[in-house]
Amino acid sequence: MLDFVLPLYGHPWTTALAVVFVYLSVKGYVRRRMTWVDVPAVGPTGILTSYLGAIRYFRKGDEVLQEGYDKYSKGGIFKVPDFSKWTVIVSSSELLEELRKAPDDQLSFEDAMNDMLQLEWAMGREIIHNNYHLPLFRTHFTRDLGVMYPDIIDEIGAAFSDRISPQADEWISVKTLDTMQTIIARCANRTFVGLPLCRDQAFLDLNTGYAVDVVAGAEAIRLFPNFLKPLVARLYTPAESTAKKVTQMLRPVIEERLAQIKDEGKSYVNKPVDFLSLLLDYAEGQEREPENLAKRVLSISFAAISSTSMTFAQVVFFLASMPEYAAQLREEVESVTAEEGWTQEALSKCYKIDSFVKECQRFRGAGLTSSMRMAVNDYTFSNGTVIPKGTFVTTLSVIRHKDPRFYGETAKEFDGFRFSKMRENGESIGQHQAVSIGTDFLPYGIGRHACPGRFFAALMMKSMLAHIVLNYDIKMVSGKMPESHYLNSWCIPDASAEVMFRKRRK
Ligand code: HEM
Repeated sequence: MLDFVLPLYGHPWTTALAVVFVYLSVKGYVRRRMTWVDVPAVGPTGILTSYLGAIRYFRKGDEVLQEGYDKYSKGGIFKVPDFSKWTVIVSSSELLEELRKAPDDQLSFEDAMNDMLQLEWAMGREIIHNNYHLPLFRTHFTRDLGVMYPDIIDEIGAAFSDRISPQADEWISVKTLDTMQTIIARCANRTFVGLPLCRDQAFLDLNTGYAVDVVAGAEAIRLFPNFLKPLVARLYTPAESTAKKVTQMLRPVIEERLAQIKDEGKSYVNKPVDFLSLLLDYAEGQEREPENLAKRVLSISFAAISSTSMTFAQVVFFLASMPEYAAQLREEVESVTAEEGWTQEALSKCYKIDSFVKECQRFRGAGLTSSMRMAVNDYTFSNGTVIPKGTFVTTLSVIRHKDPRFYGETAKEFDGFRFSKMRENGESIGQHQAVSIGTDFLPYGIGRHACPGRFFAALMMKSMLAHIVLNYDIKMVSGKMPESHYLNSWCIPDASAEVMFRKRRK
């Protein structure tokens, strides 16, 4: 052993590693001290022992958060450790209400995202300091969903036939997460940039890869002091080179559209209704350059694709492991579309489809926490708890959804028609839709930053579910619901889990 270790002593790499280790340890220690909040902690709190808690939280986030909820629900607030900081979890309705109402200059969504994803460096300063595309997305894009719906349906049909096309009576087995991600990326990009790019596999791979690039890049960038971050981002993160490749692919489309605007004005004949057209309507100055437009498209794809794919993979798992739901869902879609055809309006009458998607999210969403905020300055909750500047505060989703106080005796059971029954019983109809948000349904967050893409996400997922029940019989290869992996607060569907598809028997 000594023979191996001694030559490393004094070696430049050993010294560099030792410096990095000391730097990270001191940085981690300082941040943890600064974000120390006087509320109960899940697990040990010592300088070193709390790292054991961080390891447990990293590997078994579901257990740690459940333990905090069970033990400390009376006080309504607790904290969990990760490797670089403490995160405060508010679990009572009163404190959650305060989190919802807190203004951005006190508890900030943007600061939390920038810190978590190192956005300024991983995606670029412009995205952070001028997010003109967000209001466009919230208002115009969502309003145009009805106009885009025939395209959405067309893309879903084409994508399913390309990816899942069993012959006659044959059962084929499909890697669910990956397949649903491709279908969702196609469908989303049909509304972001249109045909033919939305079907270009290289373009889709760059799109879906971008999320991984940004998240992995953020982890690397975070390790360095601020003055080195731009350099690390340029040298290390693949996000920048992905953005360049996407720009190359988008450039001809953008140039063609710009030429048409120049010749015929903003409302040129056959102008596509999609997100890129919206950007071209409103982008000014430098923002009209293809590379900047490409980054806007990528940033919306980043928000849209992995969250919807992880959520919808679970929907498919639930359906495949509980085939008893298929017949009723099918009957509903057939009777509504027979009368009205495939329209957004018709889909809104499919209460059971809506309910099934919502129940899957209630029971097992993409994340265990929701509405992450960072204290801009010291912030004090009404119970006297002081949240120091720079501390993360969030709340629980799935664990809260399974509390009988909010969903009664059956809160811990899966009931695909829970919400359609409530709507049929006339219980405040608006509140029980898949897109409704509130303190008892938190997958899309809450307050002024609640997900603006939820109308689109729900529309895609409901249309895809309807497409599946109309066209296929499905079942789990394993016969049972796959387990998810819990990394910190993330709930990651089992990427290896396969579902069997067969052409529907009439
Ligand atoms: C099932 C799928 C989705 C889930 C579970 C989800 C969840 C969320 C959550 C939890 C937030 C933060 C809310 C908060 O902190 O209060 C958020 C924000 C956001 N989401 Fe989604 N989302 C989904 C799909 C989408 C889609 C399809 C898009 C776009 C097409 C999108 C665009 C956004 C944007 C732009 C924000 C940031 C809002 C802001 O800056 O105020 N999301 N989403």
